[in-house]
Amino acid sequence: MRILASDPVAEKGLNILREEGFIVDEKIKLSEEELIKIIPQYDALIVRSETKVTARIIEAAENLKIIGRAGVGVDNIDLAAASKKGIIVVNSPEGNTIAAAEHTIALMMALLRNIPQAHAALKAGKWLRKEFTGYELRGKTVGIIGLGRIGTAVAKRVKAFETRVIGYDPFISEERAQMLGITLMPLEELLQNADIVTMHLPLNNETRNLINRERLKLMKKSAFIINCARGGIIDEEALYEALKAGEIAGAALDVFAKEPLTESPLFELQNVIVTPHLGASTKEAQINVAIDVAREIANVLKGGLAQNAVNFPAMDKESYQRLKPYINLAEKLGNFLAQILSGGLLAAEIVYNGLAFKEETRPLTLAALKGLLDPLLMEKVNYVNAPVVAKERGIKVRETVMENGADYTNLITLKVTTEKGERIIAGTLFRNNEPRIVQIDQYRVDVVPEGYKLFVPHKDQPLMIGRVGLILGEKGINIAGMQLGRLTPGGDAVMVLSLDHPADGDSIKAIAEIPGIYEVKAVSL
Ligand SMILES: NC(=O)c1ccc[n+]([C@@H]2O[C@H](COP(=O)([O-])OP(=O)(O)OC[C@H]3O[C@@H](n4cnc5c(N)ncnc54)[C@H](O)[C@@H]3O)[C@@H](O)[C@H]2O)c1
Ligand SMILES: O=C(O)CC[C@@H](O)C(=O)O
Repeated sequence: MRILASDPVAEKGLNILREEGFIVDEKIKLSEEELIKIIPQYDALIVRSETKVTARIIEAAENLKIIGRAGVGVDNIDLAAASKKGIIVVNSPEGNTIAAAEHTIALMMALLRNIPQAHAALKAGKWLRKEFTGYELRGKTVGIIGLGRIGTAVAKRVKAFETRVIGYDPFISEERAQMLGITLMPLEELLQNADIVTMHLPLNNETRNLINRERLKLMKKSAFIINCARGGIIDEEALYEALKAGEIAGAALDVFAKEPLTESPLFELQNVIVTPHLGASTKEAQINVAIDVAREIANVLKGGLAQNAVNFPAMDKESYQRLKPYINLAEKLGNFLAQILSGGLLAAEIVYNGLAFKEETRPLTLAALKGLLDPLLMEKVNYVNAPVVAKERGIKVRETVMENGADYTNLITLKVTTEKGERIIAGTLFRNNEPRIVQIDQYRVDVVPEGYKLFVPHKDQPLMIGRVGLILGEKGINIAGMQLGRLTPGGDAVMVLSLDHPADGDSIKAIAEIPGIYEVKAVSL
């Protein structure tokens, strides 16, 4: 099998692959067109941050089984396209943590003490001392945005400088922050209070331009900002304006919205110091990430499971084919439940009944969690980060596997506890590949988990269906199907309507006002 390294990757890593019998080609600085031409020959691709693995490249990658990112950020890889094509994407999340944290500290000190500017002046023959009077780090408040691996490593290090550390990360718990000695606060409050703000979060649709014009205005005039995470998290134009207008004191940037970048208005400002994406560029980190990613690739190409897949639970092809319909079902169950929940999520239990789940349930649990958490959170939740996100939010996840014990041959039941109570959903496959929701709360139903639904618990009494139908009908919303479930005649009941179009807010409100309707939830699957 052939492996292509399209960015410079440490030989120690590539040699692991050669020793395993793989053919490894190193071809760097290829254009998209060049990559498209050669990619069909390869079973694996190794990249750092320079190669942009676009949908077009992935589309052409007929034999590609795995993309290995020698580093953390996978924003240079089109994950959706890779997932769609069944290509596993792995990264090496730990190998460069210290390198990036130390680079952040180096930038922080250089920024506070004007080291690059003083260095350049002296080499140009100017002995300037007064002009380069700096600031001490001791006693300052450091605001860390993103408290993952690098953010917490930075926190530990700046604490040694006798600083106060404040942090913003919507996905870590108060307890964890307390353990790290970091005071958590909302983003706006952090920006108002920090003397130095440093970014350590991924770039995604939610974090693009997170630090925009308005947020820069919240910072102290004396404050410094550092970005050693990803370009695009700080709006570069707004940053330029803020620095030029003296709204903040200075910036240190290792990463840029467009890379490589050799010209920028920011480079002309005296109070900006820059490095060309060097955060991970230490000998140690490059060896670490190359070894980690090489081991992953060798393992996956030999049919093993990936440890750091970012886009899919890793499984051999056979198990994947067998479990795929259950993976989809589990995700839909989670997704449905997420859309009818209220109150903060405390716990999720997934119960598997039946022989289909004897060997492997992990991918199903990840799928159920992804389905459950993704609609509830800002961040994109995937199969890999779902358990981490759940853990960080203090959501207890339990998995129970039973060979039998239910009314169906194979049944997945998801029970969720929120601050407001418990909700249950269960599903199965009819004829082995037709997914059905067969239980919601205490009601037995038979619902195809697809399309637009209205979930309407109500009192079992005449006219309920008619009045709901009338409201939707008057709005031109066609009811494609309806399922009813009830406990006892005249007691509690539920209707699950399948709609051709999503119900609008006014119709939902009108239905909720019908006497005897307990709640109305719109669900889109
Ligand atoms: N400059 C470099 O060469 C270099 C080197 C390594 C990593 N990085 C980048 O550093 C970043 C952090 O890496 P890491 O290993 O610490 O990742 P990580 O996944 O361990 O941590 C990221 C943290 O960001 C938090 N987060 C996500 N969305 C957020 C939001 N909207 N607001 C606040 N916090 C949010 C997550 O909860 C998580 O705790 C990544 O973007 C990575 O690509 C850059
Ligand atoms: O490959 C590099 O040098 C950069 C890596 C870094 O940005 C990362 O996200 O791990």
